[in-house]
Amino acid sequence: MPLVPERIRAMNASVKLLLIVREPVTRAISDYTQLRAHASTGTPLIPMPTPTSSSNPKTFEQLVLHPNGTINESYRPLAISVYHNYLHRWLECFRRDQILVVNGDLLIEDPVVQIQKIERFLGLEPRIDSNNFYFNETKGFYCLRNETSDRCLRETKGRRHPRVDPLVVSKLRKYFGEHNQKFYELIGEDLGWPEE
Ligand SMILES: Nc1ncnc2c1ncn2[C@@H]1O[C@H](COP(=O)(O)OS(=O)(=O)O)[C@@H](OP(=O)(O)O)[C@H]1O
Repeated sequence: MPLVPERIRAMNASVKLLLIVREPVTRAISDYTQLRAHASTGTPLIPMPTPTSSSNPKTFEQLVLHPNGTINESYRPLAISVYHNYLHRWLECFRRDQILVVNGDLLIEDPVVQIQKIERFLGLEPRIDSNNFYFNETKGFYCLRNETSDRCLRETKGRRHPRVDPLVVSKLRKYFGEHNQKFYELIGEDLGWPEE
């Protein structure tokens, strides 16, 4: 949405923003998994760009590559992973120090550290520590815990991803290499995402 940064600045020019990003190929697979789950229940999140049938959905590989093997850059889950295309518009409206880039992969691995960074960024009194989380073996993710209850994110968060052909993953990582460098330049930080 091109006008969103301007509209948010008009609402509050000193707002603090959180940008949660994940390694782009994993994010695209996650997005595909989510779209496929919604298609199979008949509740698409957005109109599906290609005809799909829940009994015979296209594979990730079929959607990200053209039949001649080139990358289908207009496939939305890939296009959304080209983060610099979106971030530059936000940086035209907000100072860099108004945006905290949160590494979504580290948020999964060790939520406490990332949430403590967010607390500091927002200037909040530190409240979160390792007592607020436990690793749920069944879910395969950290879940919240307080004195009275435990709470995991819904089953729609943390779905099992399909196996993707490693050659396709490698091709996509090479494709994203240049885009990731542009993103690192914008944020002034190298997130170390693999280029193979
Ligand atoms: N603690 C915990 N439990 C479950 N899931 C977790 C957790 N922390 C991060 N994640 C990751 O959040 C991913 C879904 O978030 P999204 O931003 O894609 O959600 S949204 O649908 O856009 O609202 C989701 O992506 P998928 O794994 O692809 O389902 C998770 O990996």
